[in-house]
Order: sequence, then C-alpha cells, then structure tokens
Amino acid sequence: MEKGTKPPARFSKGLLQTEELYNYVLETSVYPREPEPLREIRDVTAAHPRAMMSTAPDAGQFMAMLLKLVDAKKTIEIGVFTGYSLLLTALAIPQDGKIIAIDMNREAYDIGLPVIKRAGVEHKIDFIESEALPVLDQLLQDSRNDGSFDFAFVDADKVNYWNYHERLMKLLKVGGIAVYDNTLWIGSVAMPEDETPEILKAGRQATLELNKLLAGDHRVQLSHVPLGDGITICRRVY
Ligand SMILES: C[S@@+](CC[C@H](N)C(=O)[O-])C[C@H]1O[C@@H](n2cnc3c(N)ncnc32)[C@H](O)[C@@H]1O
Ligand SMILES: O=c1cc(-c2ccc(O)cc2)oc2c(O)c(O)ccc12
Repeated sequence: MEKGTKPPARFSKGLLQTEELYNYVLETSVYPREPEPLREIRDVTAAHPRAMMSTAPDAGQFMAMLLKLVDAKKTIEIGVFTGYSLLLTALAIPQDGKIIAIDMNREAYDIGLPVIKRAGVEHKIDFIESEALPVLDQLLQDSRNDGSFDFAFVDADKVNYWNYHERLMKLLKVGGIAVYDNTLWIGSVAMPEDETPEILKAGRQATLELNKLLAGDHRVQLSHVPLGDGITICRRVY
C-alpha cells in the first residue's frame, strides 16, 4: 500500500480473517443477544460522522460478561462518545451501582442520553465533561477512592492510556479490572512503519508503546484479546 493512502475496506472493526467471518459472529452470537437499548443506541449513532468510534458490539458483549464476572458496582469510563459502552456498563451493574463517565465533549453523549433515560439507568451515571486526567487526579486527592473501583474502561486519546493506567492502578481495588480499547489499532501495530497509512501513525506508535509497557507491568495479570479493534484486560494483582 502507498504511504498515506486511505486504509482499504478490510480494515473494519473486526480483525478476523474476513468481513464475512466477522459478520457471522455478529449475526450468530452478538446481535440476537444484544439488549434492545444497545441496538437503539447503535441506531441513533449510525448517522454520526464518527459512528465508527463506538465500541464494537462483540467487544461490548465480552465487557458485559467481565462486568458480571467481577460483580462490578463502582466503575469508571474514559471516553463516552454517544454512550454504547456506557449503556452496556449501566445495564450490567446493579441498581445501586455507579459509573463515573468522563468525556471532554458532551455533544455526542446528548445523542445517546434519551436512550439511556428510556432504559431506566441514568441514575447510575455521573457524567463529567472534562479532560480525563484532571478528573482522575481529583479522585486520587480523596483517599476514600483508593482501591475502591471494581472496573474501568478506557476508550479515549490513545497517547494518554499509560497515564490513565498509572492512576487506575491506584483507583482500582486488587482484583479489579481495567479494559483498554483499540490495543491493535486497526491492525496497524503489526504493519511496517513505512507502510502504515499516515492517518494511523500516531495511534500506532502510542499503542506499540502502551502494549510494551503493559506487558512488562507485574502489577497486573493481562490478556490481549483480538476482539473488536483489540482489547487488553488488566486485572490488578497487588
Ligand atoms: C472512541 S470514542 C469513545 C467511544 C465509546 N466508548 C462508545 O462506546 O461509543 C473516544 C471519546 O474520547 C473522548 N476523548 C478524547 N480525548 C479525551 C480526553 N483527553 N479526555 C476525555 N475524553 C476524551 C472523545 O471526545 C470521544 O468521545
Ligand atoms: O477512528 C477512531 C478514532 C479514535 C480516537 C481518536 C482520537 C482520540 O483522541 C480519541 C479517539 O478512536 C477510535 C475508536 O476507539 C474505535 O474503536 C474506532 C475508531 C476510532
């Protein structure tokens, strides 16, 4: 591929061998079990010019499983957009569960909010319109937040993932889970630098560095899962 050209259509949300195989997984195992409000939020997001930023439904289904497995009650999300991952989290946690949801731009959240309200889970969400780092630093000012979160989902600016990770390692309880999205960055992590489309280069570099740092971080048990655009699950072990 020529340098700087548009990625071909095969760089879709899924990283499976073919688009057909990915669609097979979606049609067979994901869409039939997707809660109605999540389908609705996908529908209202579809017209957005950046709709491709939504969490992939197959990755979302896996996250809902993780949330249930750790019995998550207190969670944090960095990068909300229209709220697909936020809504799946809100649906998975109990009635008295809480999500601190951070996004520097509220505009997209307002598109998904009516669906979240109709689903009856808005009371679980504390949406904060802000850059994420200062919010995490503010949470860390209050020692009651140390080791208090069960689950974190990070799906925002790739260059700050390691900064988020350092803070989340203090906020998560031992046994708590952080999930990082886009850790294969549309397959670009395995492309030679000079064949990588210009548009992917900055994210590719940040993701390569993050993946190396996470692999060497013995505070966590790790699993790098090729679902959606790649998700890395980190369980705090001490
Ligand atoms: C990939 S989208 C999130 C998708 C979302 N998880 C979903 O399922 O629809 C990334 C979001 O991160 C937000 N964002 C980017 N940089 C940020 C930052 N430094 N602090 C907070 N939010 C940020 C953007 O405004 C955008 O809405
Ligand atoms: O195409 C994208 C872009 C992003 C993105 C870019 C810059 C930021 O500061 C935040 C997010 O995120 C994406 C994403 O999470 C995804 O699953 C698919 C595509 C993109």
